[in-house]
Amino acid sequence: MAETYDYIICGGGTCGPVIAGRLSEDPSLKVLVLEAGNPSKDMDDVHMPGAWTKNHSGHTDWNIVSTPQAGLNGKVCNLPRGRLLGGSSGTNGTICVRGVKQDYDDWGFPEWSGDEMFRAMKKAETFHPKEWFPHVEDAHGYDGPLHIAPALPPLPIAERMFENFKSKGLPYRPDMFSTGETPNGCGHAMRTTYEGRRTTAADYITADQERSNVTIICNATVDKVILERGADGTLEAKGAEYVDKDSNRTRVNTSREVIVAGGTYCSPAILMRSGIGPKKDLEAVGVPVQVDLPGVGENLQDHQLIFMYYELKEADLTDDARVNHDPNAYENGHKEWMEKKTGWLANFPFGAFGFARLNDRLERDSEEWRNFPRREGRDPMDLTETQPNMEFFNTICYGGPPEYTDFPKEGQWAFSMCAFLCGLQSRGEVKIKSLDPFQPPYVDPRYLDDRRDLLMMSEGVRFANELVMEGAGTKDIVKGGWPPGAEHHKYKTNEQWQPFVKKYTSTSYHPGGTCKLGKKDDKMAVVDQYLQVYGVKGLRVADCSVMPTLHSGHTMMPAFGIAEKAAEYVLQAAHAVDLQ
Ligand SMILES: Cc1cc2nc3c(=O)[nH]c(=O)nc-3n(C[C@H](O)[C@H](O)[C@H](O)COP(=O)(O)OP(=O)(O)OC[C@H]3O[C@@H](n4cnc5c(N)ncnc54)[C@H](O)[C@@H]3O)c2cc1C
Repeated sequence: MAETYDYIICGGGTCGPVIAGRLSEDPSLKVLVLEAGNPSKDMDDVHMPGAWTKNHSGHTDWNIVSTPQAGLNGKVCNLPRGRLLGGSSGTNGTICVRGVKQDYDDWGFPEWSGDEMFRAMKKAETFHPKEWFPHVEDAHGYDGPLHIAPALPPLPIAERMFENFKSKGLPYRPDMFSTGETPNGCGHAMRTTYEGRRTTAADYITADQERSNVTIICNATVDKVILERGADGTLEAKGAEYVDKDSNRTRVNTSREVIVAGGTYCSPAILMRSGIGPKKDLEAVGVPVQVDLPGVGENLQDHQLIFMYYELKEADLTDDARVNHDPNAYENGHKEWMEKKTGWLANFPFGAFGFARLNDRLERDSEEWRNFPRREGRDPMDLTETQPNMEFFNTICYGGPPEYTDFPKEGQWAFSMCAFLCGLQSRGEVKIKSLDPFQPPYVDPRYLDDRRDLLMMSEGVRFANELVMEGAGTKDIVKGGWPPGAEHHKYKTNEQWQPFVKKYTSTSYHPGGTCKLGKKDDKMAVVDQYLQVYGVKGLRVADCSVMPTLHSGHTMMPAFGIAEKAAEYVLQAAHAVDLQ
């Protein structure tokens, strides 16, 4: 006999545990979380923020690889996604950049306005002030399960980067990434790290937040949502079927709702295996069509990110001595973290952050740019003057994704400038390759597919290079590009940067959009403003896949906001039913 729960949450990543935690505050509700990965409680590499790349393959990851990307000269990109309780909030960079309010206003619903999303993001947060950091009191929450604090006081290379930003027209507004009001400036990105330890979404339902009305089943890969058609023809979610690691199948029933929270790549896959999606794609893999929803898996967006490296002439400005010169860096860092929760692994190694509007530069220099159509009051990326075109940040030593392996040796010091594109115009897709729930989905992000993305990315790296080579903080201490022999520090024009951009652009780990929120008359919309799947009763999607467009920032904080709001809508519906 199948167990019955009020709510079944498919995916115990970032959004899933938030929703479970909030729903279970009502002790009368019985909640089930099904997570494909393992519990994360004993994984040190999850709790040490600096160990993030250790989780980007193997059993803690979905091991998704993109299709060859035409915009990147045919390159394939690894697309890490956390597969563990806490999901990508346990494997990410801990950076909290919430975007600007206009990003959410652009979603087109009063329920999802900038003010609403910033309220919901604050609800998740307990902010821990630091004496050295002038935070904006109102911008933060103080009683949520997610512990957020500024990173460690900046290393000299981060201070130098702030000098660069300021000298190049980006004023210093220390807490700008929490207020959502500055499209052009520099400041500090808060972190989901407190006292040297990462805090994840799993904290909503584990340790001191554990509740007897939440059941968590790990190693439970959801195959599909069980749908049944009632006598009046309404299609309704009645439960879910999952497969454990020994391939046993189990059905669980719901008396109220199923909430899919598998993330941008896996939520559309769960819907498609359940018969919800574009008819032709479902038929191609032999799934009987329950709802022909053409938007499922479409509209994939991912901020395109690039790392550009530089070598310094001077010692002691970066953290290279501890991170790259020490042959036992990981062992020593781990030991210090175990004993004191300090050391290089207690911090995600990024320094100063900036937003910039660069539209004017392209308007000035590029005829192609000037010829792109635009809406009134918007640039060709469809952004207003209140939204940034690019985000910039620097690493505090040589480091980055695992493919970068030119580690400096003793006597060498390097860092990177990172640039990512806001308002991107390229759109990709996710599909399932088969009915096997363990097979990673087909993912084609179509990076740099749209010319506007290539032009703005190239302008972004051109500006980033000017920051480093001409900015007041580093112009006298940079030797040139890294690794030795690199010439990129000499490039001057947008055209010169384009081949570099095509070669080195990759994922920013921020996919969204594949089950997009939209109005009923939008045939590509998958969920309505309450995150209910069109055409099915009792089924919602709540994770980054619902974002119709990506905000300008990093996607973890909006994930928390989306989940907090999803829980509010689910509870409102529950109370309305109970009143009846
Ligand atoms: C390497 C990396 C670095 C990043 N850095 C940052 C950063 O510094 N700052 C920032 O803001 N954002 C960052 N992000 C992005 C951010 O972490 C994510 O956008 C956000 O956490 C996504 O939340 P989600 O709930 O949509 O998906 P996820 O957190 O990925 O959760 C989905 C969950 O569903 C589970 N699941 C999927 N399919 C099934 C199934 N069939 N059955 C059962 N369970 C299933 C998964 O295992 C996972 O636990 C990063 C992401 C990564 C991967």
